[in-house]
Amino acid sequence: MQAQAESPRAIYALIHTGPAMAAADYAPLETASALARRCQGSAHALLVGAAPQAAIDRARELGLDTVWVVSAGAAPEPLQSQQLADIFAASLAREGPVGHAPDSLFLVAAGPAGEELAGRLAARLKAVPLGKCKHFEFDAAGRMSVQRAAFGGRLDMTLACRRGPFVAAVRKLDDAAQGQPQDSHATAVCHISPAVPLRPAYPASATARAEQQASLDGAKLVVAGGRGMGGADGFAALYELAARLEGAVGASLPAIDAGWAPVARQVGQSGKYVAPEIYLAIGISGTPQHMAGIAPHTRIIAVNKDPDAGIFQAAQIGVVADWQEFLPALISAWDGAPH
Ligand SMILES: Cc1cc2nc3c(=O)[nH]c(=O)nc-3n(C[C@H](O)[C@H](O)[C@H](O)COP(=O)(O)OP(=O)(O)OC[C@H]3O[C@@H](n4cnc5c(N)ncnc54)[C@H](O)[C@@H]3O)c2cc1C
Repeated sequence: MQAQAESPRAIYALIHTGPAMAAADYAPLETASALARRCQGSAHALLVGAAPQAAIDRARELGLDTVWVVSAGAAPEPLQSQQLADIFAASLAREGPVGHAPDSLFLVAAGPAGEELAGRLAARLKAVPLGKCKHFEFDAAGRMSVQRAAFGGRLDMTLACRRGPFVAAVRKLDDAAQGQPQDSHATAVCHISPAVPLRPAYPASATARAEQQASLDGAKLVVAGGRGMGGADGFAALYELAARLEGAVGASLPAIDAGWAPVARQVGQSGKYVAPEIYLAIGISGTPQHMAGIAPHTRIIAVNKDPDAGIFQAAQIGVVADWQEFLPALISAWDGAPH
């Protein structure tokens, strides 16, 4: 296989600027900027959706080379992943060096929708799908390797990426230098409207969530429970505590499977990725599949009756206790304290 990068690597952040954006949706921009600096390549963004301005501003702050904005008329919301993949692929074929740059790297935001989009895009671009990547390295010759989890998070593997192009799903990189604004760089913003015949959307309907509790998305504090909560009563106590602390309730997969909390509250590899300041984990053993859903910078407080529970290794504060004693005591101490 060919190993040598012949021209500066082009890195593309592909973003669906839909009606409801979360901070994590901009991760491809930050990653593209950081990686381009590391490999002395170029960073570009392609935005599709009705609300591109925040992404344009962020791309300018990060000093991306080019931002292509697909005009809103070309992409009426709601867009499904197969339609997004068509629009991205057509726009790249028109504006980008697809097919001419075997080492190009296309980045989408990690998450269920992003990972589906990544697979569809890889098929359309005849690119190598790298999956959800945590870490990127470039050697002196410009060759890239990526690190990603495998076997349900049980091990990390490093992929030597020889001949692309490549598509990767990314979260915010755990790299201190990423996301730093660049001052001396003018970003070219181009508006384009590639005529793409949109394939019909799959029939889909949205049901409003009955839950009125604080959402996990963007929560600064998460109070999460696992199998050790023993039942819905245990989760009722978690909701009580979360309401007092203005936090959101999260849950491990077994707690979701048991019906103690709705599926939207699952944290972990096959659930949500959360990045609160504090994660209070109660009755959770701390398996890699659960921990994969918690950002590296989050501080963990673990409550578990087993002093050998694995979660204590990841926790900044560990409390060996039965939650049935600990939680009521904590709630009553909170209620008795001046606020
Ligand atoms: C492909 C794949 C994807 C997965 N995705 C996810 C995912 O997204 N999220 C996820 O969470 N899991 C996921 N899992 C499941 C994962 O492997 C574990 O089974 C799960 O994380 C364990 O959940 P838990 O910690 O709640 O339960 P357990 O491992 O059973 O731990 C329960 C803990 O509660 C403690 N405890 C019991 N009673 C009390 C008490 N009274 N007071 C205090 N502590 C008590 C116990 O000591 C124990 O440590 C996935 C698995 C696979 C194979």
